Amino acid sequence: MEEIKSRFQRICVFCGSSSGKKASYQEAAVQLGKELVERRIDLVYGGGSVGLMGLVSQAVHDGGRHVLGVIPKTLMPREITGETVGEVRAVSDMHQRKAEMARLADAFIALPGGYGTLEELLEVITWAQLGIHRKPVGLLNVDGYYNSLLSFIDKAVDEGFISPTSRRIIVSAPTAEQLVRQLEEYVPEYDEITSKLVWDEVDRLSYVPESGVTT
Ligand SMILES: C/C(=C\CNc1ncnc2c1ncn2[C@@H]1O[C@H](COP(=O)(O)O)[C@@H](O)[C@H]1O)CO
Repeated sequence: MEEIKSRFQRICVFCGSSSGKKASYQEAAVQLGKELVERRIDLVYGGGSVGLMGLVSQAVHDGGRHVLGVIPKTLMPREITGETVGEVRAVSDMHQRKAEMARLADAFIALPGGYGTLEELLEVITWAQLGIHRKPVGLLNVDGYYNSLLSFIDKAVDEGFISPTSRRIIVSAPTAEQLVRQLEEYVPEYDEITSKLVWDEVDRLSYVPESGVTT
């Protein structure tokens, strides 16, 4: 397999804890895993082997790249998350998990998923909008799964709730290959106000570790 050099060391993938009804969703998860391997990119994700999460993590692990699953203790029992491949990092809760995944990743990609995926995706978009991070955010729009979300976001732009600059935070493509290529080329833009905000490293993507001491 040809190896392509990437600007990213590690990408965080958000995706369904279910597999979805179409084979194309499952194929896209495997394809994304292979794309990361080809580009020598490691994976950080929500841990576990259920649904699309299991497929993407297995593909990256099989390809010899590092896989880090960040998982709240409550979700750790195998009957909930299945067998996790690679390294597992236990955190106290869902907030810590998101902060830790965001801190470790150089970019984010959302595959099809449900509430959990949407919540994770919208949070990293909001953080980008506020200038908390400058990392690219990609939407893998498999078989048009996210068309209605993108239409809704365009309506929010038309209605004056999202700025055109913030709309451009979301990079979307129908295939993993196209999406990762676009993310490699992504250049962040800022609204005038956002560019003046200064987020201290302590506040930025910080979380309270096991000891209870804020980093
Ligand atoms: C309780 C359920 C499944 C438990 N399994 C999960 N294991 C690990 N992470 C999970 C699990 N369920 C949700 N997540 C997180 O949310 C995202 C996926 O949520 P979605 O609603 O399926 O889109 C995923 O990225 C994880 O971070 C029954 O759901």
